Amino acid sequence: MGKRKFKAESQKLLDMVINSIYSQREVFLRELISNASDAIDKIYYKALTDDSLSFDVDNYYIKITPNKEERTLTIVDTGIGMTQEELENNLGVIAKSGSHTFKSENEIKDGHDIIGQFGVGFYAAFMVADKVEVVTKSIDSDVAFKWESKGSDGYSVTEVDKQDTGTTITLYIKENQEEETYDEFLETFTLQQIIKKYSDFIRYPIKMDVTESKLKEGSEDEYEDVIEEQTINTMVPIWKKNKSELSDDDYTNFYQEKRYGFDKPLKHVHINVDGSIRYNAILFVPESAPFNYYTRDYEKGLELYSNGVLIMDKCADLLPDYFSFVKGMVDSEDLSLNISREMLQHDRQLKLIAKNIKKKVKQQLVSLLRDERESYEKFFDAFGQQIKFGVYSDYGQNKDELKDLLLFYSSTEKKLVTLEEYVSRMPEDQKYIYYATGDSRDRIEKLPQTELVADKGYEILYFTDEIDEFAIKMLMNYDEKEFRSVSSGDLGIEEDEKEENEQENNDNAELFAAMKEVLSDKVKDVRASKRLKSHPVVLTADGEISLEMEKIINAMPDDQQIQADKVLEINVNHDIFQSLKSAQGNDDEKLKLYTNLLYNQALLIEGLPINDPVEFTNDICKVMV
Ligand SMILES: Nc1ncnc2c1ncn2[C@@H]1O[C@H](COP(=O)(O)OP(=O)(O)OP(=O)(O)O)[C@@H](O)[C@H]1O
Repeated sequence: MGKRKFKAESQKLLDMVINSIYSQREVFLRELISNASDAIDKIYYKALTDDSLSFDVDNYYIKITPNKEERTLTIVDTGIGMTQEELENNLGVIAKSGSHTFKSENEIKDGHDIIGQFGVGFYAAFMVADKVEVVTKSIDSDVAFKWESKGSDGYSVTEVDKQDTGTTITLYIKENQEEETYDEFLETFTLQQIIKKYSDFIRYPIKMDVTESKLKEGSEDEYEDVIEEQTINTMVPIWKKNKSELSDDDYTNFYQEKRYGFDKPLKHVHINVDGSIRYNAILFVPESAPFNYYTRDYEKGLELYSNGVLIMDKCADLLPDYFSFVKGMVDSEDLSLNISREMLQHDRQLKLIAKNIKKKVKQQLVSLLRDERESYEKFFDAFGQQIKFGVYSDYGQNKDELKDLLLFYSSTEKKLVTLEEYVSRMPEDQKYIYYATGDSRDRIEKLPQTELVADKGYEILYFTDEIDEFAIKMLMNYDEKEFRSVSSGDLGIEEDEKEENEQENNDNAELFAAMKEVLSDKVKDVRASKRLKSHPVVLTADGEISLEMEKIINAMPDDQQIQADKVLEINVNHDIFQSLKSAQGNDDEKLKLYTNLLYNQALLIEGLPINDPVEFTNDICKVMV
């Protein structure tokens, strides 16, 4: 038969397939293997309705053989093959999918195991080959045919000899070019990796001849190279297995084989959904955060499979940011793939799956918290910050979803507690959920601000992560109880103390005004403290911006500078107060000296920088001599 031309538009289309559809050349192998698997599946389906056919699974396989000398790569399958007419129709007309037609003719419901649907995958071969030969014999024909093409110049079909039913595709791999190398597609090891990556769960064995170094028979130290035919793919995906047959170790092995992490997963969940959208998923909560987890380099996402064929390494849309630590995979028959299988056409199905996954992950974390507290604390140690970011980000949209997953260290329990636990212990007269901020538990423990609340016997939550206070401001309250910083102006503690405190402020108004003048714009106010018991001074903040927030925001690289409204609180019961009083009106210099010293001390206690350390040390010397 003479050479025939592709139709004009087909040539353009072919050019597009070769150059524009796929971002990775290696997917050509995925496409050819998927076709081979479809061809075997077709025999299986035919056998279901045709009594003269039997399907013995052991007879069906796909074999991949590279030949470096010839620069060829062959893909053999024992599938259904193609008649001359099918060859013409399927490989001569681009975007005609014989598999798609087969599915409708045989009334195989959409999304069943057969993979092909667009009728373009085959041509991906031309991304790596300058010539492709297809020798095929149909189950319905006694003669075999060879289809041959160098791509854009068309194809020819000739009759050839072939014993067995099935198809052999030979790719003549391109020569290396300056910027592109093709040699890798002749390397057994690379091919094995590509098969594992994309086609690990194809249901039929994908075989290769692999050279292994083995101990020579009868020898104890002499090795020889032995060529062995090996099956490269796993075939039955773990997610299609019955959950009751799988042990924790099976899941852990899968996690490690898939290199989801080098740690052990803390928890896994195996989901089989067979409702309006069908999908299987295995999700893992890792034990520890990857080294780049809290950096921009970390990419969230789950592996996405369509019918066991890998579509995306990291499908980000399947996970909300606050669960970005989750690892695992999703396999669905119902995805609307685009032609390259690299993206999804519309994301309705994906959105449904993502919503479902979000719910499942939350359930897992809640059960971990409830039933395996120690493991949950391990999880929270690694990923708690991410949960807190989740409460804070998107204007607090997800705060209600996440608030019960939060843990904070408690001053009274001396361990991490949930907000629910805190609130359940609150005495009746306690109005607020108290918290104190600082770099570490030790530092907070020593903060003068905590004295009054602690003296009252109230529990204080320690906020040691930078995000804590921001997250809590977004949350605003828990179980209708507002959060209050121990540094806050209004601690909501007993009215009589408040009156007493106002009295002190009135009695000492002149002294405080003089001190405020000394400090000028550094503080908004100087007041008698109601929270200090033993310490002489403390710095607190009025308004929404706390001292901790000022520190954090000012340390950010974007030059955004903010100031909290600082208030210097003086302990009127401390001896130092008498010294201040006697200096007032008698010795202005002394009052100035003491005021500056106390202010700087308060800054130090807060972990804030002193404006002029030299002046501060000179002031101390003045007191000493
Ligand atoms: N190894 C094979 N054995 C039998 N038929 C094949 C083989 N490879 C391809 N075909 C036929 O050629 C058609 C076109 O293949 P091609 O890979 O271009 O598209 P597809 O697999 O149908 O769809 P998709 O683009 O979604 O992969 C297939 O539908 C199938 O009918």
